[in-house]
Amino acid sequence: MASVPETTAAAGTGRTPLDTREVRAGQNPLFDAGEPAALTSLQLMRLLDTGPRGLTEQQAEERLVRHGENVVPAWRPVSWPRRFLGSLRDPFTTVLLCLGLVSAAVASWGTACVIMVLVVVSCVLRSGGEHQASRSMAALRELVATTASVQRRADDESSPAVRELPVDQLVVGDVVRLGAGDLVPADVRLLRSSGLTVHQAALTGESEPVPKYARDAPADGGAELPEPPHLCFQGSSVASGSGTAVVIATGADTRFAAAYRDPARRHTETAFDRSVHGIAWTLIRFMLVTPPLVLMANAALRGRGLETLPFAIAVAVGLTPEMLPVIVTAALARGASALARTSGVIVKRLPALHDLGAIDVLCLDKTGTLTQDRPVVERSVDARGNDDPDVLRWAAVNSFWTLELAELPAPDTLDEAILGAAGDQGTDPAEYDGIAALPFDPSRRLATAVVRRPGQHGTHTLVVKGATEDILGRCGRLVVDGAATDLGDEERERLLGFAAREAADGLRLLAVARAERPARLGSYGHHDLRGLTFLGFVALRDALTPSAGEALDDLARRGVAVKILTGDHPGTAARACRDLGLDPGEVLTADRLGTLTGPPLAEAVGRATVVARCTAQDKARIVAALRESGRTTGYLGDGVNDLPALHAADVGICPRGAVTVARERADVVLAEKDLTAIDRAITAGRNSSGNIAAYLRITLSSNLGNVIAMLAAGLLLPFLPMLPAQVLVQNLFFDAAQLAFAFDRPAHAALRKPAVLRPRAFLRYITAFGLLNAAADIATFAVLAVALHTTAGPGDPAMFHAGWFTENLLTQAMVMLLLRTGRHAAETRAAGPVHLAVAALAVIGVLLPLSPLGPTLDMSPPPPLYYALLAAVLTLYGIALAAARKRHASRQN
Ligand SMILES: Nc1ncnc2c1ncn2[C@@H]1O[C@H](COP(=O)(O)OP(=O)(O)OP(=O)(O)O)[C@@H](O)[C@H]1O
Repeated sequence: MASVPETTAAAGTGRTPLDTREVRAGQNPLFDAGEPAALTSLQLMRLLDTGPRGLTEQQAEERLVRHGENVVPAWRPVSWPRRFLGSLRDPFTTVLLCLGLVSAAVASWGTACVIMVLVVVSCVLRSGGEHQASRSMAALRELVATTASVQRRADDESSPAVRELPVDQLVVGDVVRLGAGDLVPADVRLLRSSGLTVHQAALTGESEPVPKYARDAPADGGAELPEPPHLCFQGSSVASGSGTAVVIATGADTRFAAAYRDPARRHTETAFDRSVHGIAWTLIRFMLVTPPLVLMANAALRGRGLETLPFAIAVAVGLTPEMLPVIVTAALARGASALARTSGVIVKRLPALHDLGAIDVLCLDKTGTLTQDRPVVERSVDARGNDDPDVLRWAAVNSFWTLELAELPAPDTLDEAILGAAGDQGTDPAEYDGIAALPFDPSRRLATAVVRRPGQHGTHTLVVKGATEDILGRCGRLVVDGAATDLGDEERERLLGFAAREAADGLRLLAVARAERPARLGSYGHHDLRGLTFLGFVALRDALTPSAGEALDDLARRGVAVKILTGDHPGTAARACRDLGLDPGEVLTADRLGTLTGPPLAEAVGRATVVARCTAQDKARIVAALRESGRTTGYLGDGVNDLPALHAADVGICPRGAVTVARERADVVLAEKDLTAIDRAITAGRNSSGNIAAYLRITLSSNLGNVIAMLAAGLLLPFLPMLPAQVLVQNLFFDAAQLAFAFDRPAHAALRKPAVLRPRAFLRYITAFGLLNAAADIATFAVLAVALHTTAGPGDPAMFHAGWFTENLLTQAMVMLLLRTGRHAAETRAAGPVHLAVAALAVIGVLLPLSPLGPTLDMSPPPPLYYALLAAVLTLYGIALAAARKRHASRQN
C-alpha cells in the first residue's frame, strides 16, 4: 500500500508537493529521503497535506480508496488455492510425494496412483479444514479487533473530534492520540507528548521501554539518530505517558511490514511446535530409512532385487500418519469454536488451544484476578499514622493533574478512587494550576504532577505519589505535626515497617510526597524527583474476587501450579492469597531475585507462590525462566506492565477489557478476567490435545506393528506378505476411520493432568504397543499357515493376503477401541464417533476380501477354520492389550 496522498480536495490544485517526486510502487518516498525525521513538524504536515486538526472524513476516505487499508500484507487472509499449495509443503506430504515419484520412476503405476490419491485427499481435507478454521478464527478475532483514537473533522469548517476507528482504516496524514497500553497503529511522527515511553521489542528486540518525545527537527538535531526520538513505529506499544502524532506510513510501507518480510523474525517455537513437530520429525527419519532397509534385507536374505521397491515404499507409506495435520486442525478448530460459544473465550491462534491444555504453571497478576480492581480509599494518614485529610488532598491533586494533562489519559482505578474520596471530603484539585505531569510509570512505580498553588507564582510544587519504597527512596525530609524535619534511617525503617503491617492487613498503600521548586519554563523529568518531603499514606482496600478461591482449587486439582507476579507490596499479595485459601509459602520480591536467570531463577520461583514488586521485565524474566526449565507456562495479565510476560509465555491470556496492546498480543482473550474461564479453557485444551495424542498413539503403534510384521513376513515367506496396493488401501481405510478422533470426547481422567506429548515417552509407548501388535500379526501368520495347510496349501498368496488384510483391520479396530482415552460406553449414552468408525472398519475388514472387490485386489476368501482360529488370536490380543494399557496407566500415576 502506498503511504503518500497524491491529491486532496483541500489542495485545490489537485496536486500535492509529493506529486513532483518519483513515487515507486510499494515504497515510501518519505523514508527513501529519510525525511520524516529531518523535516520540521510544519513542513512534514504540509508535505502530507494535513494539519494539527487532522483530516476531513472525505480526505480520509479518498486516501483509503487510493492506497488501501492499513494492514501488514503478511496478515491478509490466505486464499483457498494458496492454502492447498501451502499444504503440499507439509513434511509428511513431501515424503509421500517423493515416494510417489520413486514408484513412478520404477513404473509401479498402481502404487504411484494410490500414493497420489492419498496426497490429494489429505491436502484437500487439510486445506479445507484450515480454511474453515481460519475463517472462524478471523470472525472470532473481529470480536477483539484493535482500534485507534483518531482526530478527524466532518468537513473543512467543523472542529476536530476524536473517535475510535478500526486500525485498518487509518491513512497517512491522520492525527492520532496515543495512551498507555495502546498499540502504535502505524508509523507516526509525534506532535506533542507527555512522559511517553514505548516498548519496541517487536522491532528492535530491546526489552526496556524507550523514551519518545516531540522535537522540531532539524534545528534541534535528533533526526540523524538511528531511532529518532520523535518517530514511533507500528508494532511498538505505549508503555507509559501519552502523545499526539501524525501518521506518516501505513500498511506495507511501515518499518514493521519490512521487518515482517524477514522470515527469520517470525519464528518462535511454542509448546505445540516442540511436541508435535518433534514427533513428526522422528517419524520422517524412520520413514526415510525404511525403504533402503527393506531392500537390503530382502536382497541379503531372499536374493530379491529392485522388484521389492514398490513394496518397500508401501511399507514406508504405511508408517505415515498422513491425517495428522487434518486431525490436529479439526480437533483444535472444533475446541476453539465450542469454547467461544460456551464461555466467550477467544483463542486467536489455533495451536494455543493445545498449549492451554499443556500448561502446568500459570502466572497471574493480582489486581483484577484475585482482587476485584475496585479499590476504595479506607483512610489517609500522616507519617505518625494519624488520620490526615491533607494527604488525601495532595494525592487527589496528583491524580487530577496527571490525568488532566495527559494527551490520552489511561484509566486508572486507584486515581479514580482517590478523586472520588477527595470529592467526598470537599477537595477541589482544580484550585491549583497544572503545569506539567509525569504520568504513572510502572517501572518506577510513581506518578508526578507539577502544579502552581494559588497566589504562589514564583514557585512550582511537585506532588508525587507511588509505592512506599520508591517514594521514601526519594525523600530527604518528612512532615510531622505540621513541621518538616530531616528523614533519618531509623524513621525510614519505621515507615517501611508501618507500610508492611498495613499491607499484611490487605491494604494497598500509596505514599505521598511533595517538593517546592522555583518556577521555570523547561520541562520536568525523573531527575527532578529528589529531596522530596514525605507527607503520609493513602490506604485503599480492594475486595477479593468471590470466585477466585474455588478457581484456584480447581487449577491445583488439574495439576496447574499458580504463581502471583505482582507490582504490589508482598504483604498485600500474600494476604490476598491467604484469604483465598492459597498458601503463599515463601514470599519473594523481584529485587531479592537479583540478576538470576534461567534454571536458578526457575528453581527459586518454583518454591514460591508470590513474587512481589515485579516490573514488566521481571515478570517476563520469570516466565522465560520457567519455560526454559521445561514448564509449559501460561500468563494472565491485562496491563502495560504485563506485556513482555504475555509475549514470553507459551500462552498469553488477557481479558477483553485489557489494554489494547495486551489484547493484540495475547493468544487467548477471555470475556472477563475470571480464573474460572481459564479453568474451562484449560479443559478444552486438554480435550483437543487428548484427542490428538490418542490419534497419534493409536495410529503409530499400529502402523509400527504392521511394518515390523511385514518386514518379518517378507523375509519368512516365499512371496510378498501384502501387495503394495493392498498395503495402501488398508492404510486409506484406517486413516479415514482415524478422523473420528477429531470428534471424540476424552474421558474425565484424561483431563486431570496437563496434556503434554513428550517425544521420548511417546516413542517408548508406540514401540511397546507396536511390538504387541506385531506379535499378534506373527501369531496370525502361524494360524494362516495351519488353516491354509489343511485346505489350499500354505503357498496360496491370495488367501494369505485376504487373511492378513482382515486381521489387520480387526486389530486396528481393537486398538482404536482399547487405547483411546475417550469416554467409555458407561460415560456416554450414545455411541460416539469412534465407536461408529471402529464398527465400520471391522465390517470392511471382514467383508471386503469376501466381496467382488476382493479379486480386484488379488484376494480370495480363506477357509472358515481360519476365522475360528483368528477369533482366538484376537481374544488373546485384546486381553494382552488391556493388561498392557492398565500397566501403562498405573506407571503414569
Ligand atoms: N496511578 C498510580 N499512581 C501512583 N502510584 C501507583 C499508581 N498505580 C499503582 N501505583 C503504585 O505502583 C505499584 C505497582 O503498580 P502496578 O500497576 O505495577 O501493580 P499492581 O496493579 O499493584 O499489581 P498487579 O501487577 O498485580 O496488577 C502499586 O503497588 C502502587 O504502589
